[in-house]
Amino acid sequence: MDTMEQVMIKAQTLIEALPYIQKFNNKKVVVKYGGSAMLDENLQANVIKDVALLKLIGMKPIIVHGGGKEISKWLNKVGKETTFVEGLRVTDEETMEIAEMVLNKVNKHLVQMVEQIGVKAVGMCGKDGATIKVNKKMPNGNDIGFVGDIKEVNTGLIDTLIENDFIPVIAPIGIDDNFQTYNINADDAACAVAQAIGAEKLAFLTDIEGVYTNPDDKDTLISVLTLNHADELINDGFIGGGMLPKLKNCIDAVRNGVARVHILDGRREHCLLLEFFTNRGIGTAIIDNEGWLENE
Ligand SMILES: Nc1ncnc2c1ncn2[C@@H]1O[C@H](COP(=O)(O)OP(=O)(O)O)[C@@H](O)[C@H]1O
Ligand SMILES: CC(=O)N[C@@H](CCC(=O)OP(=O)(O)O)C(=O)O
Repeated sequence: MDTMEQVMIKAQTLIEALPYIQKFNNKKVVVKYGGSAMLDENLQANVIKDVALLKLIGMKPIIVHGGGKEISKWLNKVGKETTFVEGLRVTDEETMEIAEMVLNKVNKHLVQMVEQIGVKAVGMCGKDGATIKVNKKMPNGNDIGFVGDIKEVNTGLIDTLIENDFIPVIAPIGIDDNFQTYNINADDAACAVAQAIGAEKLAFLTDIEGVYTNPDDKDTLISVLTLNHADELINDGFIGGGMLPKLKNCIDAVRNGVARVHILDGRREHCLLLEFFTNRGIGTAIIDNEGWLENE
């Protein structure tokens, strides 16, 4: 049993959360869940519990998930090579088929975990309700197959689910005008969904503490990053790998009205709760140049 001191600490934590619970009441928040943080069952359960809690205390969370590592695993099982161009998977017809199968499997697994907590969830992808319409993406003129560049998000289905008390769980698959299926980078999907539904907050759960000026030096973690500084870091080559599309998406989201955009370490237990409900905040917050930081 807890000591009196431990009980008081718990009470303090709840009191600290109060203003944030009020501020985000009824607000839409998008959680992008992907990367290595998805591979560990225990971490997955914690992330899902956190999202369920956001829902139960009055927010309207939406999960947009990835599953890149799981897709690579299954491509590997069938002996298929996988390559990336600028962080995007080169997607031929067979890769598309496998990616869709794997993402749907991941999708239903997440839905099941939410439902097991007693919260309602519905899994969908961008094809359902023609939610995510795409054109073919050609990074620097390169043909990388069925990779989608999002041109519009129709929010009807997502809104209907939210209004009916479900957590929408969205897989990053889209469709073009000819009903061809496309693979979409999950960060792109999360960013586009957050903008389209007018989310108050967008949190990317990833496999690193946040944005570093030098990822090999833990002391260079940036906790607050303005748009100007983010542009500078990108232009000066400080941002590489999968962080590049992620940070570009963060910039895009802030420029298009998502007030609070965060990159969080999904390997850290309950990182969402720490970010949402404590004065300290964690990870990297991306803010506009005049912006101020909620959690400070
Ligand atoms: N400056 C940087 N700060 C943080 N991470 C960086 C930076 N440059 C490159 N990275 C890499 O980006 C990775 C995160 O992107 P990614 O693996 O695509 O995440 P996810 O799979 O969660 O979408 C980190 O693990 C890190 O290796
Ligand atoms: C076009 C493209 O690259 N699509 C991604 C979709 C999954 C994803 O983005 O997953 P994470 O967020 O876990 O990396 C892929 O095939 O890996």
